[in-house]
Amino acid sequence: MTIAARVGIIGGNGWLGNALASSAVTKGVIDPARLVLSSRSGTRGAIDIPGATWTRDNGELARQSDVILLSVRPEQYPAVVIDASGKLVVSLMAAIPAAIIAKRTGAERIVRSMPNAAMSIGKSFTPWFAAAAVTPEDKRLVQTLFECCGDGDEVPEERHIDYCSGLCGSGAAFPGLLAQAMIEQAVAQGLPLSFARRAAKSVLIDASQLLAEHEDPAPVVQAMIDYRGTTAAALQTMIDCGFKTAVGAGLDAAAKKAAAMAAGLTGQLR
Ligand SMILES: NC(=O)C1=CN([C@@H]2O[C@H](COP(=O)(O)OP(=O)(O)OC[C@H]3O[C@@H](n4cnc5c(N)ncnc54)[C@H](O)[C@@H]3O)[C@@H](O)[C@H]2O)C=CC1
Ligand SMILES: O=C(O)[C@@H]1CCC=N1
Repeated sequence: MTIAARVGIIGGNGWLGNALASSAVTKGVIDPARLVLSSRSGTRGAIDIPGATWTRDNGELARQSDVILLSVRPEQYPAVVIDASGKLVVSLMAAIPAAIIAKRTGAERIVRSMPNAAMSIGKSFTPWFAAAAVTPEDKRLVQTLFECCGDGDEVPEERHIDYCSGLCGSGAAFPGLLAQAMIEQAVAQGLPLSFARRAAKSVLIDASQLLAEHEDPAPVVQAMIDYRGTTAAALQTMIDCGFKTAVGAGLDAAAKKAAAMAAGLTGQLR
C-alpha cells in the first residue's frame, strides 16, 4: 500500500520518528514530497530524507498534514500545541493517554502505538490501539506504516499499550541485559572478554533463531529440560532463582512507570 495522505512527523529527527520516516520513504510507502518533519533542534544527526520538508513550526506541520505522528518524548509533549481537528493522530509516545491527546489536538481519530528501539533496523514489533472514531482505512494506513519498520498488530484496549511499554517497547533492551550478565559471569571464570562477548552475542543473536521455527517457545524450553543434561540444570536453577518472577516484575515496572509519567504530566497537559 502506498500512503496517499500527507504525513507529518513531530520529532522527525529523533530515534523513532527519523527511522520510520526514512524506512517509509525508502520502501516507497510515503512520497517524500508529501512528508513534513519537525524538530526542535534542526536536522542534526538525522538520516537525510531527500525531498521531505523540514520545519521547526509544529502548527505549520499540522496544517500541511492529513496524518500527524507524535514522536517526541512524553516530557516534551506539553510544548507541542497543534490543532489536528479532523485529522488522524498517531502517537508513538509512552504514557500519554489517547483522551489527553484528543483534548489537546482536537482530533478524534487517535491511535496510540508502542514501537521499540529496533525500529532503527526495521525490526520493531509495534502494537497499536485505535480510538473508536478511527476508520478501517486509517487502521490499514497505520499497519502499513509500522510494517515499514518491522511488523505491528492492533490491541483491543488502550491499557494493553501501557502494558506493552515493557513487553514490546522496553523488550528490545532485554537481550542486551541477558548478554551482559552472561559476559560478566564468563569473565569472572577467567575467559577473555572478547571471547565472552562473541559467545554471548552468538547465543542471543544466532542460537535464538531456534525459536524462529516455533510459534510457541515453550516446547523448545521443554525439549531442553526433557534432555536432562546440563541445559536442564541451568534452566531449572535460573527458574528456581526467580527468573520468571524477575521478568514479570520488570514488565509490571515499565507499565507502572508509564502510569506514573502520565500522572506526573497531568498538570502540564491541559
Ligand atoms: N526509543 C525507544 O526505544 C522508544 C520510544 N518510545 C516513545 O517514542 C517517543 C520518541 O522517542 P525517541 O525517538 O526515542 O526520542 P528522541 O529523543 O530520539 O526523539 C525525540 C525528538 O523530538 C524532538 N523534539 C522535542 N521537542 C520537540 C518539539 N516541540 N517539536 C518538534 N520536535 C521536538 C527532539 O529534538 C528529538 O529529536 C517517546 O515518546 C518515547 O516514549 C516508545 C517505545 C520505544
Ligand atoms: O524507555 C522508554 O521510556 C521508552 C518508552 C517505552 C520504551 N522505551
